[in-house]
Amino acid sequence: MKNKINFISTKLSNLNPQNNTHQSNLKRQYCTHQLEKAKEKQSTSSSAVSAYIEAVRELACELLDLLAEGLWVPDRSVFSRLIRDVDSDSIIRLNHYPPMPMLCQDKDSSPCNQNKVGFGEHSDPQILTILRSNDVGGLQISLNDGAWVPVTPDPATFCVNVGDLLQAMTNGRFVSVRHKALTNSSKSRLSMAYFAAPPPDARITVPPEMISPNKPALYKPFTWGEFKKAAFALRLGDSRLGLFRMECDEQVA
Ligand SMILES: O=C(O)CCC(=O)C(=O)O
Ligand SMILES: [Fe+2]
Repeated sequence: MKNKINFISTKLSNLNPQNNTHQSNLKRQYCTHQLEKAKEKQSTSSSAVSAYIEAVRELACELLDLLAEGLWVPDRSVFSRLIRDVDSDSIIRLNHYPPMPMLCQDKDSSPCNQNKVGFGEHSDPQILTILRSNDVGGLQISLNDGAWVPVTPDPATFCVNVGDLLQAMTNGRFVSVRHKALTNSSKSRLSMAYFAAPPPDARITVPPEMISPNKPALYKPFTWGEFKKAAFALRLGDSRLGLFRMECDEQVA
């Protein structure tokens, strides 16, 4: 969209001011009209995106407040406060998986029946992910036993992923989900993920009520900025929380 507007404005500025014929005026009016239309479209779509982001942020905050309440943490906004912060590092990602022909297991087996991986196995590093997709399947989550379970696509529902930070902030009570997305052989998959994250310098700690001699702290305190830096140095599928795990002799109640 940005390119489109740039293209039109470049054209406008390329009009020769010397050439003041009727035709050039018409062209100028047409281009101005196109530019106004494009600007209007851009502001409609950017306000739709802003409204969507605000709505999913509110949803993430409500879920986190309920979760804190369920964990008997007296300060129920202990998690959501990080997302409401003006410096929150939350982002939105749009994924497009064009149709891809299926893979064959080996060249003698037919028909080919394996969907190609569009987004490799990983857990989301942030606190919570609010994910929506079109009606094309592809998302799979990994169970404890390593089995992959497909998530039924439904454009009218949200899929909520626990991220690595929530695992750390709940001292392992909530576990970040490993997931991947496969491509479809004939249809495009579209997904939109809102990743709720704290400000880069926020310290990721566990509410004190969740630590006891029976449940010592599992992770060392760290900032989201430090965690992101560590994550970028690893591969997509690597477990990042392991880097911040307390050694047994360091665990404090
Ligand atoms: O497209 C999907 O369903 C998954 C996308 C995803 O896991 C991500 O963007 O982190
Ligand atoms: Fe993800």
